[in-house]
Amino acid sequence: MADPWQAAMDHAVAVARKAGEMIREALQSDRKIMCKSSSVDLVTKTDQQVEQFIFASIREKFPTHSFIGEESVAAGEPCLLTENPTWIIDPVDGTTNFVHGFPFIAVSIGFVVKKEPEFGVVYSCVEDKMYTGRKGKGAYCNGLPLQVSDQTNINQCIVNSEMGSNRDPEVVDKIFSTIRKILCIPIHGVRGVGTAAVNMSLVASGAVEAYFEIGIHCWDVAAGAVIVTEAGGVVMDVDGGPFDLMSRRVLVANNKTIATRLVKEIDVFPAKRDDAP
Ligand SMILES: O=P(O)(O)OC[C@@]1(O)O[C@H](CO)[C@@H](O)[C@@H]1O
Ligand SMILES: [Mg+2]
Repeated sequence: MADPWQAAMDHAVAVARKAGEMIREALQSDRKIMCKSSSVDLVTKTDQQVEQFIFASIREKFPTHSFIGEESVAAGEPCLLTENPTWIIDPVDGTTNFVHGFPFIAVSIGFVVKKEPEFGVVYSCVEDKMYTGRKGKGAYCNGLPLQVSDQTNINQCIVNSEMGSNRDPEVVDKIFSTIRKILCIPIHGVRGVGTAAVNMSLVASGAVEAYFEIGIHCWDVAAGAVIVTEAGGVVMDVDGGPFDLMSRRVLVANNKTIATRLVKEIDVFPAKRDDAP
Protein backbone atom coordinates (compact mmCIF):
# COMPACT_ATOMS: atom_id res chain seq x y z
CA MET A 1 0.00 0.00 0.00
CA ALA A 2 1.35 3.47 -0.89
CA ASP A 3 2.64 5.53 2.02
CA PRO A 4 0.10 8.37 2.52
CA TRP A 5 2.76 10.68 3.92
CA GLN A 6 5.72 9.94 1.62
CA ALA A 7 4.99 12.96 -0.59
CA ALA A 8 4.79 15.14 2.53
CA MET A 9 8.16 13.85 3.72
CA ASP A 10 9.77 14.36 0.31
CA HIS A 11 8.47 17.94 0.33
CA ALA A 12 9.81 18.47 3.86
CA VAL A 13 13.30 17.39 2.72
CA ALA A 14 13.24 19.77 -0.24
CA VAL A 15 12.01 22.66 1.94
CA ALA A 16 14.61 21.91 4.66
CA ARG A 17 17.39 21.95 2.06
CA LYS A 18 16.27 25.32 0.66
CA ALA A 19 15.92 26.69 4.22
CA GLY A 20 19.47 25.53 4.91
CA GLU A 21 20.70 27.45 1.87
CA MET A 22 19.01 30.58 3.27
CA ILE A 23 20.80 30.07 6.59
CA ARG A 24 24.21 29.53 4.93
CA GLU A 25 23.75 32.73 2.90
CA ALA A 26 22.78 34.64 6.05
CA LEU A 27 25.95 33.39 7.76
CA GLN A 28 27.92 35.50 5.25
CA SER A 29 26.25 38.76 6.38
CA ASP A 30 25.85 40.59 9.67
CA ARG A 31 23.36 38.92 11.98
CA LYS A 32 21.24 41.44 13.90
CA ILE A 33 20.58 39.86 17.31
CA MET A 34 17.25 40.25 19.12
CA CYS A 35 16.31 38.70 22.49
CA LYS A 36 13.22 36.70 23.49
CA SER A 37 12.75 35.42 27.06
CA SER A 38 16.17 36.64 28.23
CA SER A 39 19.46 38.18 27.08
CA VAL A 40 20.71 34.68 26.21
CA ASP A 41 17.56 33.49 24.39
CA LEU A 42 18.39 34.87 20.96
CA VAL A 43 16.46 35.31 17.72
CA THR A 44 17.38 36.92 14.40
CA LYS A 45 15.54 38.05 11.27
CA THR A 46 16.83 34.86 9.66
CA ASP A 47 14.93 32.67 12.17
CA GLN A 48 11.73 34.59 11.32
CA GLN A 49 12.28 34.69 7.54
CA VAL A 50 13.17 31.00 7.37
CA GLU A 51 10.10 30.01 9.40
CA GLN A 52 7.85 32.12 7.13
CA PHE A 53 9.43 30.44 4.08
CA ILE A 54 8.92 26.93 5.51
CA PHE A 55 5.32 27.62 6.57
CA ALA A 56 4.42 29.13 3.15
CA SER A 57 6.08 26.27 1.23
CA ILE A 58 4.20 23.63 3.22
CA ARG A 59 0.84 25.46 3.44
CA GLU A 60 0.85 25.69 -0.39
CA LYS A 61 0.68 21.87 -0.61
CA PHE A 62 -1.16 21.08 2.65
CA PRO A 63 -3.52 24.03 3.37
CA THR A 64 -5.65 22.14 5.91
CA HIS A 65 -2.75 21.12 8.10
CA SER A 66 -1.78 22.78 11.41
CA PHE A 67 1.55 24.38 12.28
CA ILE A 68 3.59 24.91 15.44
CA GLY A 69 6.70 27.01 14.84
CA GLU A 70 9.20 28.38 17.33
CA GLU A 71 9.02 31.97 16.09
CA SER A 72 5.22 31.97 15.56
CA VAL A 73 4.75 30.80 19.16
CA ALA A 74 7.21 33.50 20.26
CA ALA A 75 4.98 35.99 18.42
CA GLY A 76 1.93 34.78 20.36
CA GLU A 77 0.52 31.87 18.33
CA PRO A 78 -0.87 29.04 20.54
CA CYS A 79 1.33 25.97 21.08
CA LEU A 80 -1.45 23.36 21.14
CA LEU A 81 -1.18 19.91 19.55
CA THR A 82 -4.50 18.60 18.17
CA GLU A 83 -5.49 15.45 16.24
CA ASN A 84 -5.01 17.38 13.00
CA PRO A 85 -1.90 16.66 10.90
CA THR A 86 0.61 19.10 12.41
CA TRP A 87 4.02 20.37 11.27
CA ILE A 88 6.29 21.17 14.25
CA ILE A 89 9.11 23.38 13.08
CA ASP A 90 12.31 24.94 14.40
CA PRO A 91 13.58 27.00 11.49
CA VAL A 92 16.99 27.57 13.04
CA ASP A 93 17.85 25.15 15.82
CA GLY A 94 21.05 26.55 17.27
CA THR A 95 20.36 30.24 16.92
CA THR A 96 23.14 31.10 19.33
CA ASN A 97 25.49 28.99 17.19
CA PHE A 98 24.21 30.85 14.11
CA VAL A 99 24.89 34.25 15.71
CA HIS A 100 28.42 33.19 16.63
CA GLY A 101 29.16 31.23 13.47
CA PHE A 102 29.57 28.02 15.48
CA PRO A 103 29.02 25.44 12.71
CA PHE A 104 26.13 23.35 14.10
CA ILE A 105 22.85 24.85 12.87
CA ALA A 106 19.82 22.74 11.94
CA VAL A 107 16.46 23.10 10.26
CA SER A 108 14.12 20.77 12.18
CA ILE A 109 10.80 19.69 10.67
CA GLY A 110 8.64 17.18 12.58
CA PHE A 111 5.29 15.89 11.32
CA VAL A 112 2.66 14.52 13.75
CA VAL A 113 -0.77 12.99 12.98
CA LYS A 114 -3.30 12.24 15.72
CA LYS A 115 -0.50 13.25 18.13
CA GLU A 116 1.70 10.40 16.78
CA PRO A 117 5.03 11.39 15.17
CA GLU A 118 5.04 10.23 11.52
CA PHE A 119 8.36 11.54 10.25
CA GLY A 120 11.23 13.84 11.12
CA VAL A 121 13.68 15.82 9.00
CA VAL A 122 16.79 17.46 10.50
CA TYR A 123 19.08 19.30 8.10
CA SER A 124 22.43 20.22 9.68
CA CYS A 125 23.05 22.86 7.07
CA VAL A 126 26.71 23.80 7.64
CA GLU A 127 27.71 20.12 7.63
CA ASP A 128 25.25 19.48 4.73
CA LYS A 129 23.87 16.43 6.56
CA MET A 130 20.21 15.57 5.86
CA TYR A 131 18.89 13.31 8.62
CA THR A 132 15.50 11.69 8.06
CA GLY A 133 13.30 9.21 9.93
CA ARG A 134 9.95 7.80 8.76
CA LYS A 135 7.81 5.76 11.20
CA GLY A 136 8.38 2.10 10.47
CA LYS A 137 10.76 2.77 7.57
CA GLY A 138 14.12 3.52 9.15
CA ALA A 139 16.41 6.50 9.58
CA TYR A 140 19.00 7.87 7.15
CA CYS A 141 21.72 10.49 6.80
CA ASN A 142 22.29 11.66 3.22
CA GLY A 143 20.63 8.44 2.08
CA LEU A 144 22.80 6.09 4.17
CA PRO A 145 21.06 4.03 6.90
CA LEU A 146 21.51 5.09 10.53
CA GLN A 147 21.98 2.68 13.43
CA VAL A 148 22.49 3.60 17.09
CA SER A 149 25.58 2.44 18.99
CA ASP A 150 25.46 -1.13 20.35
CA GLN A 151 27.24 -0.11 23.54
CA THR A 152 25.68 -1.42 26.80
CA ASN A 153 28.55 -0.48 29.13
CA ILE A 154 27.92 3.03 30.53
CA ASN A 155 31.65 3.43 31.20
CA GLN A 156 32.31 3.31 27.44
CA CYS A 157 29.77 5.99 26.51
CA ILE A 158 29.74 9.60 25.37
CA VAL A 159 26.63 11.53 26.49
CA ASN A 160 25.33 14.74 24.92
CA SER A 161 23.68 17.41 27.02
CA GLU A 162 23.46 21.21 27.07
CA MET A 163 23.79 24.08 29.54
CA GLY A 164 20.51 25.55 28.24
CA SER A 165 19.44 29.18 28.37
CA ASN A 166 18.24 29.34 32.00
CA ARG A 167 20.68 31.43 34.05
CA ASP A 168 18.92 30.95 37.43
CA PRO A 169 21.85 29.88 39.68
CA GLU A 170 19.77 27.12 41.31
CA VAL A 171 18.93 25.65 37.87
CA VAL A 172 22.53 25.99 36.71
CA ASP A 173 23.63 24.15 39.88
CA LYS A 174 21.27 21.24 39.04
CA ILE A 175 22.54 21.11 35.45
CA PHE A 176 26.15 21.01 36.61
CA SER A 177 25.52 18.54 39.45
CA THR A 178 23.89 16.18 36.94
CA ILE A 179 26.76 16.48 34.50
CA ARG A 180 29.28 16.01 37.35
CA LYS A 181 27.55 12.80 38.53
CA ILE A 182 27.36 11.38 35.01
CA LEU A 183 30.97 12.28 34.20
CA CYS A 184 32.16 10.61 37.42
CA ILE A 185 30.35 7.30 36.77
CA PRO A 186 32.77 7.48 34.90
CA ILE A 187 31.90 7.78 31.23
CA HIS A 188 34.19 8.60 28.30
CA GLY A 189 32.87 12.15 27.91
CA VAL A 190 30.09 14.72 27.80
CA ARG A 191 29.48 16.70 24.64
CA GLY A 192 26.87 19.08 23.24
CA VAL A 193 26.74 20.90 19.91
CA GLY A 194 24.15 23.56 20.88
CA THR A 195 21.19 22.16 18.97
CA ALA A 196 18.89 19.44 20.30
CA ALA A 197 18.05 18.30 16.78
CA VAL A 198 21.70 17.60 15.91
CA ASN A 199 22.40 16.15 19.39
CA MET A 200 19.60 13.64 18.76
CA SER A 201 20.78 12.92 15.21
CA LEU A 202 24.24 12.13 16.61
CA VAL A 203 22.63 9.51 18.88
CA ALA A 204 20.85 8.05 15.84
CA SER A 205 24.16 7.94 13.94
CA GLY A 206 25.89 6.01 16.75
CA ALA A 207 28.44 8.78 17.35
CA VAL A 208 27.22 9.24 20.94
CA GLU A 209 25.10 6.92 23.10
CA ALA A 210 22.61 9.38 24.64
CA TYR A 211 21.35 12.95 24.84
CA PHE A 212 19.14 14.53 27.53
CA GLU A 213 17.98 18.03 28.32
CA ILE A 214 15.35 19.83 30.37
CA GLY A 215 14.20 23.12 28.88
CA ILE A 216 13.98 22.20 25.20
CA HIS A 217 10.73 22.78 23.29
CA CYS A 218 8.56 20.54 21.11
CA TRP A 219 10.02 22.10 17.97
CA ASP A 220 13.57 21.17 19.08
CA VAL A 221 12.79 17.45 19.45
CA ALA A 222 9.75 16.48 17.33
CA ALA A 223 11.87 15.48 14.33
CA GLY A 224 14.83 14.03 16.25
CA ALA A 225 12.58 11.71 18.27
CA VAL A 226 11.48 9.89 15.10
CA ILE A 227 15.03 9.72 13.75
CA VAL A 228 16.36 8.16 16.99
CA THR A 229 13.50 5.64 17.23
CA GLU A 230 13.91 4.60 13.60
CA ALA A 231 17.66 4.18 14.11
CA GLY A 232 16.88 1.64 16.86
CA GLY A 233 17.13 3.93 19.87
CA VAL A 234 14.77 4.78 22.74
CA VAL A 235 13.01 8.08 23.54
CA MET A 236 11.64 8.82 27.00
CA ASP A 237 11.17 11.41 29.73
CA VAL A 238 14.23 12.29 31.83
CA ASP A 239 12.56 10.43 34.75
CA GLY A 240 12.29 7.22 32.71
CA GLY A 241 8.58 7.68 32.01
CA PRO A 242 7.01 7.95 28.56
CA PHE A 243 8.17 10.74 26.27
CA ASP A 244 5.79 13.73 26.29
CA LEU A 245 6.44 16.04 23.34
CA MET A 246 5.10 19.13 25.16
CA SER A 247 6.82 18.52 28.53
CA ARG A 248 10.10 20.40 27.78
CA ARG A 249 12.03 17.25 28.81
CA VAL A 250 13.73 14.57 26.72
CA LEU A 251 16.14 11.65 27.11
CA VAL A 252 17.16 9.64 24.04
CA ALA A 253 19.63 6.75 24.08
CA ASN A 254 20.91 3.83 22.04
CA ASN A 255 19.15 1.36 24.36
CA LYS A 256 17.10 1.06 27.57
CA THR A 257 20.14 -0.10 29.59
CA ILE A 258 22.04 3.15 29.03
CA ALA A 259 18.89 5.27 29.33
CA THR A 260 17.82 3.86 32.71
CA ARG A 261 21.39 4.18 34.05
CA LEU A 262 21.37 7.89 33.18
CA VAL A 263 17.90 8.46 34.68
CA LYS A 264 19.40 7.66 38.11
CA GLU A 265 21.75 10.66 37.85
CA ILE A 266 19.50 13.38 36.37
CA ASP A 267 18.48 16.10 38.86
CA VAL A 268 15.09 17.20 37.56
CA PHE A 269 13.99 20.84 37.73
CA PRO A 270 10.64 22.31 36.66
CA ALA A 271 10.07 23.73 33.17
CA LYS A 272 6.75 25.22 32.07
CA ARG A 273 5.06 22.93 29.51
CA ASP A 274 4.86 24.14 25.91
CA ASP A 275 1.05 23.73 26.02
CA ALA A 276 0.60 25.32 29.45
CA PRO A 277 -2.16 28.01 29.42
O1 LIG B 1 16.50 28.59 20.22
P1 LIG B 1 17.08 27.56 19.29
O2 LIG B 1 18.46 27.88 18.91
O3 LIG B 1 16.18 27.26 18.14
O4 LIG B 1 17.12 26.15 20.06
C1 LIG B 1 17.41 26.08 21.38
C2 LIG B 1 18.52 25.12 21.59
O5 LIG B 1 19.45 25.20 20.55
O6 LIG B 1 19.13 25.47 22.77
C3 LIG B 1 19.43 24.29 23.45
C4 LIG B 1 20.77 24.40 24.04
O7 LIG B 1 20.51 24.55 25.40
C5 LIG B 1 19.28 23.18 22.45
O8 LIG B 1 19.10 21.96 23.00
C6 LIG B 1 18.11 23.68 21.70
O9 LIG B 1 17.92 23.02 20.51
MG1 LIG C 1 15.21 27.78 16.89
